[in-house]
Amino acid sequence: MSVHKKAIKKITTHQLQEMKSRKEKISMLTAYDFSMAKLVDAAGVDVILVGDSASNVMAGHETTLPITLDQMIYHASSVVRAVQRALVVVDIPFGSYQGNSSEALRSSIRIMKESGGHAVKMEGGAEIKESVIRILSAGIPVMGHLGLTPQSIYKFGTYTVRAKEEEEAEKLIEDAKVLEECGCFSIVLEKIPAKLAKRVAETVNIPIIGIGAGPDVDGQVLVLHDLLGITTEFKPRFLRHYARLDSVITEAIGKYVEDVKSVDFPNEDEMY
Ligand SMILES: Nc1nc(=O)c2c([nH]1)NC[C@@H]1CN(c3ccc(C(=O)N[C@@H](CCC(=O)O)C(=O)O)cc3)CN21
Ligand SMILES: CC(C)C(=O)C(=O)O
Ligand SMILES: [Mg+2]
Repeated sequence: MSVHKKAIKKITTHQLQEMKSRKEKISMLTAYDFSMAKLVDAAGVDVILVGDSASNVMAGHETTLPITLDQMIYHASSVVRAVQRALVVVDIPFGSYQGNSSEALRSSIRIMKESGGHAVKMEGGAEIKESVIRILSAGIPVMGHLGLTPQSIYKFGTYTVRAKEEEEAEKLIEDAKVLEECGCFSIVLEKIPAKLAKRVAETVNIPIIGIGAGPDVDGQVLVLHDLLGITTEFKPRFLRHYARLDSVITEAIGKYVEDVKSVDFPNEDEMY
């Protein structure tokens, strides 16, 4: 390593496993661009997810389905350039892995090669088993995602809490076991009963990261813009606003507009 750069210990999938073993909770947050990723990394977040929620948050789409593999790679490469410490996980977008395991492997290799991300994430359980094994055999770490899986929204029709019925809960536990057996390093559980999430975290040995899954899991994930209070129209009960940046931003910009109109800006110090 260069003598000019201070060495920062990078987070690895193995460290996340150790964090579960010593019961240290894992913090995970999304980022989609260089400037925000720099702040998220500096704040000490362990895992940065380049989520396909970029489709909603960055592009303004209704669902995560429209975002493309090229667009995910663009977001991920921007994030990777900013990050010194966090593990960068990249969502494989809808339509670039469900076809077959070759398609899943090809998409994963493109993500790793073109963005420099450290791992990929896929939605689904037993049905993605072959793909997970294939991607892992190429040396690419895979994170799973069960419960509310937004890429399947049209199959379910609503964003209501998942696996409330015993049958669906048993299926989810089985899916988590399958993902662990085929080698996933971690699993995201989205919007399921806290009791069920606790059972999953106790059943499998890999770290379970929750969003709307209660406190008895190995870590938490949120969408950055939700936590910061930028996407204020989105307010599911699992979300906590740690800031209200929407008003901070519009008030700052409003002041700028005012100052331009009144020629208060620029002043003598702000010109040549
Ligand atoms: N801004 C943002 N934050 C997210 O957490 C997020 C996205 N976008 N896009 C992709 C998925 C979709 N996610 C979602 C979407 C909706 C709810 C939800 O609870 N919606 C309603 C309730 C709907 C219902 O009960 O039928 C709500 O209360 O806001 C939760 C997670 C999580 N992801
Ligand atoms: C909400 C998280 C888990 C996600 O998949 C995303 O941001 O796309
Ligand atoms: Mg996602």
